[in-house]
Amino acid sequence: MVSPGQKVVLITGCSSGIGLRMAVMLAKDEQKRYHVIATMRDLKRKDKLVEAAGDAYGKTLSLAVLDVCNDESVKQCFDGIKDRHVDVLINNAGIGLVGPIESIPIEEMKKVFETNFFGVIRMIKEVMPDMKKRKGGHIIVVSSVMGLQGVVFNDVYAASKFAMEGFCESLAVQLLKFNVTLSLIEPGPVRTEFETKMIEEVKQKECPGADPDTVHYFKNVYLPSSIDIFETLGQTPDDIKVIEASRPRFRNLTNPLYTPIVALKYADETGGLSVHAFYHMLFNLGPLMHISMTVMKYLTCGCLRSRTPRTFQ
Ligand SMILES: NC(=O)C1=CN([C@@H]2O[C@H](COP(=O)(O)OP(=O)(O)OC[C@H]3O[C@@H](n4cnc5c(N)ncnc54)[C@H](OP(=O)(O)O)[C@@H]3O)[C@@H](O)[C@H]2O)C=CC1
Ligand SMILES: CC1=C(/C=C/C(C)=C/C=C/C(C)=C/C=O)C(C)(C)CCC1
Repeated sequence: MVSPGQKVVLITGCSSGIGLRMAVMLAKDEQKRYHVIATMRDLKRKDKLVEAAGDAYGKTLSLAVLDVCNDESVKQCFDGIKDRHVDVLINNAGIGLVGPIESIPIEEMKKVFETNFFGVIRMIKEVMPDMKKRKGGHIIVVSSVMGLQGVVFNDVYAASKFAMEGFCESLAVQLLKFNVTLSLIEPGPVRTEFETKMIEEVKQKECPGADPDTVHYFKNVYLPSSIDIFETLGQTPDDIKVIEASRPRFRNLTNPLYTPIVALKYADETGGLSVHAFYHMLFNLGPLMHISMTVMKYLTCGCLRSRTPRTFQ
């Protein structure tokens, strides 16, 4: 039951990771400002969320089935909501994909766009007309630093997030006219099942179709560096906070340690700086990258962390 004055918040992909923690954080709000509809495509995966929600489950948090890739599932979920009224939509559901493109079937690439791009659009199309009519609402999209800066061997995942960024930059202007806010969250690496699934997948991947050198660079150079980066720069899902603010920002980078990596792009309009810096970090620094990232972490954590807000909405 939604109490008077409470905002209805619908979140996608709440069976694990960032979606799960956001759902719990908002449902446990001390002032009980939110009623959270935590959705997932398979309710058999609800136990972790229910346990973490504790007393809030059944009070400020309810569950619903929703597969962002399925029109019927999205429609059914909204039909089950009183007056189909949602104040805040958090588009969190997403999947990763790494590896040499020679070894990835187009169908697998399409699945990434189906989830990370069309899945979000499907959700926005469902809430937007009502929000525009009511002249109010907030749509949040969990993008990524890879929506701003590509990373080697993440070509298709980064493309799906770049697509989302272009879509949101365009739509935000129209929505502002209707007093509807659109914001992007751009986390760097976050230690969730996203990482463990990636490592598991890579272990099983034979990379058919890719030449031995490429497979070597992927498995023996990129993968250890990527694991290192999760270790040194990685945040936890609890660091990705969603707090009510009167004027939500459009862009919200959550990880100040990753900001200099994204900033390289804006420091050189030719794009050469980031391409060559990443090449150097990956192929020349190798294990030294671990040391330099660790040093950067300790040098910057004090000053940068306090300057970059990580709470928003
Ligand atoms: N972890 C990271 O390093 C980063 C993650 N992100 C983004 O954050 C978001 C959440 O990822 P994170 O929590 O880390 O990863 P998780 O893998 O832990 O969570 C992803 C969630 O999305 C759900 N999901 C996948 N496909 C669908 C679908 N078709 N319909 C509904 N739900 C679906 C998964 O459900 P199921 O259990 O059914 O698979 C799961 O609940 C993603 O958009 C990701 O791109 C951004 C930057 C960094
Ligand atoms: C290997 C490598 C890098 C890897 C970055 C990674 C692995 C980022 C992961 C981001 C995630 C997981 C975002 C999710 O949406 C850098 C730092 C660019 C430097 C060059 C070498």
